[in-house]
Amino acid sequence: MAGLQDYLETSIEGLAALKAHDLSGAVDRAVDIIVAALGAGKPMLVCGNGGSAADAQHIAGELVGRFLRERKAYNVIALGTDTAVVTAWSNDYSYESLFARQVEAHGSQGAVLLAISTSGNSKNVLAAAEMARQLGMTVIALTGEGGGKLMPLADVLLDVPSRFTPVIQQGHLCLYHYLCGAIEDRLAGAA
Ligand SMILES: O=C(CO)[C@@H](O)[C@H](O)[C@H](O)[C@H](O)COP(=O)(O)O
Ligand SMILES: [Zn+2]
Repeated sequence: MAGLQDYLETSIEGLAALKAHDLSGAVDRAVDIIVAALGAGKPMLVCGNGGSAADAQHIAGELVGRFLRERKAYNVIALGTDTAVVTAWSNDYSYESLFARQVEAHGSQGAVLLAISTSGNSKNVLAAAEMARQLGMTVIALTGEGGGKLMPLADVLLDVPSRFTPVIQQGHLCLYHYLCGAIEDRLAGAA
């Protein structure tokens, strides 16, 4: 790892590339979809592995609790957080099918899956997206450049134009903080 200043420079370049990529239209579509689902009482399920599992929990924390506004709770669930479910299903069947099983449990037509994968190729995330589509849910994907195998399974692709996992995750953080603010503004009636 080079010095901190170099890492910050790499990070700034990553965010500059994301800005130039201009996902405004795709983000607006994602906000419309999520607002329609949450406004109708349908859940948004969020999944990912490793840092993206932490991101899924971060997003649920913002939307079940609060981001910047006092308002009612929204129906947002981070998958992979229930130790008994995770260990039972992964031990008895497969880790690959865990998120799909949780989507089957909590999803339904009109609900949303927010699938997070920097590679776009994690098998359990792909299986979750396939299950969501089978159930008539909308799939929004947060990925790295191009979206990998998740791209064709996504109704809305939010891809950070990088192949460096930490920089992609830093781009995801900006995208989902923006999404949380826009969702809260719309559902709380301010914008
Ligand atoms: O946070 C990091 C790397 O920055 C890692 O924990 C990373 O999330 C894990 O290796 C994941 O398993 C990567 O999966 P994915 O993003 O390719 O779906
Ligand atoms: Zn990380």
